[in-house]
Amino acid sequence: MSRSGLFISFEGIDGAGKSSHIDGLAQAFRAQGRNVTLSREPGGTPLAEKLRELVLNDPMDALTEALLIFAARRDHLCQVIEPALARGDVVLCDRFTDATFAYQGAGRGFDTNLLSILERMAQTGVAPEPDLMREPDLTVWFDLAPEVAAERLAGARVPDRFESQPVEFFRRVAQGYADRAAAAPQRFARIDAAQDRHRVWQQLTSVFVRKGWLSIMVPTPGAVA
Ligand SMILES: Nc1ncnc2c1ncn2[C@@H]1O[C@H](COP(=O)(O)OP(=O)(O)O)[C@@H](O)[C@H]1O
Ligand SMILES: Cc1cn([C@H]2C[C@H](O)[C@@H](COP(=O)(O)OP(=O)(O)O)O2)c(=O)[nH]c1=O
Repeated sequence: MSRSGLFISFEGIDGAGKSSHIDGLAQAFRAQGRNVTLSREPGGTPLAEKLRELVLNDPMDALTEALLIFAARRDHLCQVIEPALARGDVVLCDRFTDATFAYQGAGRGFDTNLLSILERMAQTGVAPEPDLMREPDLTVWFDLAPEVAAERLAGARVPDRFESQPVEFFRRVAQGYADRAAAAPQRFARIDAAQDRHRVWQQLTSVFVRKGWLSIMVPTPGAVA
């Protein structure tokens, strides 16, 4: 029997701990016989990765930034996400459109009505159902205070254009995520990302077990038996 694809996005401010857990989740799904497509935004295709480099490094006005992000997203949907869902894969995507509402909308103050229009244009007409606006089936939101995220990131890596923003910027971004989660509570699962890695992993996997997408609790990656 063919299985339906699952589209799962991971969100949160920089340093919230998303990337630390996505590979482990991919392993858990693979161990249970699922094909997994791992991807990220901005990026995920050769064209979208070129756009990512521009967006993360080159100064530009807010509309240009939003248009490039949605152009990258449409290419990613057409080339990678939709074909993977059609094959029945689990698509694990490090960030998607909620990041645009949080960073460009709440963080940079870009008009969210315009973002909604771009969202509809970029994400419709790619799924088999012509009127469907493709969205994640589940969005895992790593919720962490900006001050804690900043401490975790200090010295961890060279900051990009967004990571070098002051803590007030990340307060707005965090509020942007909270607003998106409140507007679509059935799609969002909030993870308390202030916990230690083991507890974050337990909370994360329990979300998937409750949904029936993973059948057993999976051990923390790297844990000694
Ligand atoms: N639960 C945690 N507790 C403490 N530090 C963490 C935790 N999760 C991740 N980190 C560390 O915080 C930093 C940011 O984590 P990362 O997974 O890269 O975040 P993101 O992908 O959300 O930006 C890394 O140095 C990582 O090792
Ligand atoms: C997807 C997306 C990301 N971003 C930003 C958030 C991050 O600062 C940056 C790249 O995200 P990310 O891949 O999470 O960076 P890293 O792996 O270095 O943590 O792009 C936006 O501003 N808008 C968007 O729509």
